[in-house]
Amino acid sequence: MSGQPDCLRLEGVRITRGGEVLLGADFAVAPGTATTVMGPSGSGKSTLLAFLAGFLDPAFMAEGRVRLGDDDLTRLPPQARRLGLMFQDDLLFPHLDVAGNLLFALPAAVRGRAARRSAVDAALGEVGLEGFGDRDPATLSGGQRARVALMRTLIARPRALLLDEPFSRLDRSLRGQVRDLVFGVARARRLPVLLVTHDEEDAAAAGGPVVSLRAM
Ligand SMILES: Nc1ncnc2c1ncn2[C@@H]1O[C@H](COP(=O)(O)OP(=O)(O)OP(=O)(O)O)[C@@H](O)[C@H]1O
Repeated sequence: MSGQPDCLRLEGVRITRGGEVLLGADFAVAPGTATTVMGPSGSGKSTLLAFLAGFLDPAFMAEGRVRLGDDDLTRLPPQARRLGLMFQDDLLFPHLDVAGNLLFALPAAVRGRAARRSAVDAALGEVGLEGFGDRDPATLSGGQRARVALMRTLIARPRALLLDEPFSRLDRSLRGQVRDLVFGVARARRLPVLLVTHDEEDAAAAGGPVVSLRAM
């Protein structure tokens, strides 16, 4: 890794199923900016994210390249791509406390109990959840869960964020807050963000270009 912020590039991407073209995509997401992918149900938004993340279902064929900075991710396994994913469900592990959820995502390169615990405490502090490490995720509010989920994604030090409707389960007021937090952190860390949403307000808050997929 160069240490420079990375641009995420989709070059000549074409995804087909059974010989039929589902979608084509050719665009770049600059560091610290968010591009929104919109389109009707079934147009391939989640499929495009799955392709980028490296777990496209074998029912599909894909051509084209995914680049991040100077690296070609196209043939790398998902874990080697270093992409941070957030979905509609936060998928916190219910059998681990909040700290355990973050420790699980913390890179193994952070060694030693004290160093690992202090990385977790710093992450919780960054989103105003100091002292929440021992809490069972089931006892958190929706907004607190969303903040833990964000930090669990970020503590892995991703090079880009892929977001699939991550705010849609939050109520209106909370939605705005969590959204601002996610885009604010992404801007501060100079991460390129690709957001899939049906929501015009999410797209406006993302602040970047909108890529529309058509129903095929
Ligand atoms: N594993 C699969 N095998 C075959 N077809 C699939 C598979 N997964 C998705 N599809 C089909 O591929 C198309 C694109 O699906 P995808 O989930 O990417 O759409 P989407 O735009 O994310 O939709 P939504 O907005 O409803 O979430 C749909 O027609 C869907 O039925």
